[in-house]
Amino acid sequence: MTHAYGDRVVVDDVSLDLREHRIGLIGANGSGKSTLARMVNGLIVPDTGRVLVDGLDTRDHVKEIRRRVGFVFPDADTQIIMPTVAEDVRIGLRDSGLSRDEIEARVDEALARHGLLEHRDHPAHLLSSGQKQMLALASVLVTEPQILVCDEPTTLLDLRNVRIITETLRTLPQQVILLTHHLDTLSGFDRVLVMDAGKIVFDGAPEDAVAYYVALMEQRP
Ligand SMILES: Nc1ncnc2c1ncn2[C@@H]1O[C@H](COP(=O)(O)OP(=O)(O)OP(=O)(O)O)[C@@H](O)[C@H]1O
Repeated sequence: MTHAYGDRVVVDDVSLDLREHRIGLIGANGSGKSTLARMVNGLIVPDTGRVLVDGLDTRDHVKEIRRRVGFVFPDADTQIIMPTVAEDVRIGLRDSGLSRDEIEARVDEALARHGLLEHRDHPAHLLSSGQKQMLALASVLVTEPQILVCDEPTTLLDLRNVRIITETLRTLPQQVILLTHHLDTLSGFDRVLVMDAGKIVFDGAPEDAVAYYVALMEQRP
């Protein structure tokens, strides 16, 4: 598939079958990673070619695909939509069919797991940047998506929270597609793709992919 913004091609004839449990996507700024990742949940539909999730075309089945594919954005402020921390997690469960008590239990569990329980009833906009990233992840995970796409979820985090998120992503039962500039978070991943100028230029084990990417960057002026 291919995608261009105007006449600028940013995903250039990419063909991928993503079946591994934990997949990393790395590459220079502007190489097309976010554009490619947004295609997985139908936020962006390719100009040519198609994207299938569980056999469903993102062009025709956006609603079902959004339920299956959770997406964590790099900027948590755009993702947090409710006034308080608990409300932001709870909103994802509104159509879940769970009872009120079950919902509250799930909300508290998600907040506790992401170190946010003590901020339960605080205004979400008063959280620190890193806590907002944790909240964005909690709000997506509480909906139990089958696939989780995370676009740089650790950018603003301190070391402890990077470890918490990395460990969370490593141990999740669902498929994870992680875009990151924190290369060490990819250790133990099943497959890492390197993107450059809209193309997948390497596809393999994490250590090999990171070495390829580092060498690629060292060639740049
Ligand atoms: N909505 C848009 N309209 C026009 N150009 C865009 C749009 N979104 C992205 N681009 C351009 O497409 C190119 C690829 O962007 P993309 O966000 O996919 O890269 P990336 O690899 O995720 O970068 P980063 O590591 O900086 O997040 C960039 O040059 C960017 O400026």
